[in-house]
Amino acid sequence: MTAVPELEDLAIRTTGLGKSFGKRRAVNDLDLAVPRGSIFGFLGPNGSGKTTTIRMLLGLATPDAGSISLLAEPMPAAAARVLPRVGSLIEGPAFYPFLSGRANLVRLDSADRTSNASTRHRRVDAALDKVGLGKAARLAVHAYSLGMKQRLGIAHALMAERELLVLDEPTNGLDPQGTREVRHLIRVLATEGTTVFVSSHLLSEIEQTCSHVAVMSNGNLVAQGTLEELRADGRPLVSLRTPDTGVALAVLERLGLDARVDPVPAGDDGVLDAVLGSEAPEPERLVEELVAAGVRVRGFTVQAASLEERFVALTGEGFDLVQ
Ligand SMILES: Nc1ncnc2c1ncn2[C@@H]1O[C@H](COP(=O)(O)OP(=O)(O)OP(=O)(O)O)[C@@H](O)[C@H]1O
Repeated sequence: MTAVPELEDLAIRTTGLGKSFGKRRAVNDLDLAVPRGSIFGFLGPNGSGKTTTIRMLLGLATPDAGSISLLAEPMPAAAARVLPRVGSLIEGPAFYPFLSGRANLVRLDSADRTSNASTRHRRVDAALDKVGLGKAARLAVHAYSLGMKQRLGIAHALMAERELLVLDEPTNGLDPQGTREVRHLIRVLATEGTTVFVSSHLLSEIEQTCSHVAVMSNGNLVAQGTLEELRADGRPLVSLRTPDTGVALAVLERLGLDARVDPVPAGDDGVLDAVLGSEAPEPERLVEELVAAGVRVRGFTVQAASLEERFVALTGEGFDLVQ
């Protein structure tokens, strides 16, 4: 069992966090624990409550239940002290297309009453360098690719030293090159010690970048841990090849397995797939029972579940797995 982390070791902690819109429970009883130094993927299909959670974390929406700690300080009570140490990119700031990337950042920073004007130009240049836009700093934003605009948005979030960066779907709508640029940037920021909390509806995104993951489905947290922990949690899958699919299905269901007939047959035989839950009998017993019931077993395999299968099982259908 993993030890319960101390509040000091967590960049974000929520306890029983919830919010409804009318009758819709957008976020329900959410307990998040985001370790400092992690790249934490917040994964879930569209509408599962990710943006609502992020807005509550940043004090942009009011929870109707639960509590939030950011960098070990209570939110929203300590917002004035905490938020300057947190960078965020939610919908992306609106940039003026005919101003350069640099001029846009200077403008946005000037509009921020908490920012220090005497260090402005130095901070803007440092942020542009960090996201790899140093050379394009003087180009008008309308000439930027989507990936460059997104990196400019992240540069805006990095105009002060940040301990935590919160990014809502930062690769949404980007082409593969833009996606790679943002992914690379996230990794670089994490190696410098910034905790990165990043939401996505794409498993591939989270799998390639993150050390930890939380999975949302319909406003509920359905899994949380390191990627390795989630992989290890997956139940093995059994696949049975037989001409006697009807009898086989009845036997597997009697033994407590949630089996289904694969729509793609293997030659003359049908194929049945089932998840081997923790309550299910050993695979050897399954074969014995099938044979005893007269099922002609022509193929039987047991396979560890992939992370993808695990997430589909957790979130149900309609989950975008790839871009
Ligand atoms: N301001 C609002 N008023 C009413 N309903 C809302 C509001 N904001 C979100 N919702 C509803 O709350 C639920 C969760 O939405 P949320 O935007 O948090 O999900 P999400 O996981 O971020 O999805 P997406 O990736 O599409 O933004 C949805 O059913 C959404 O329609």
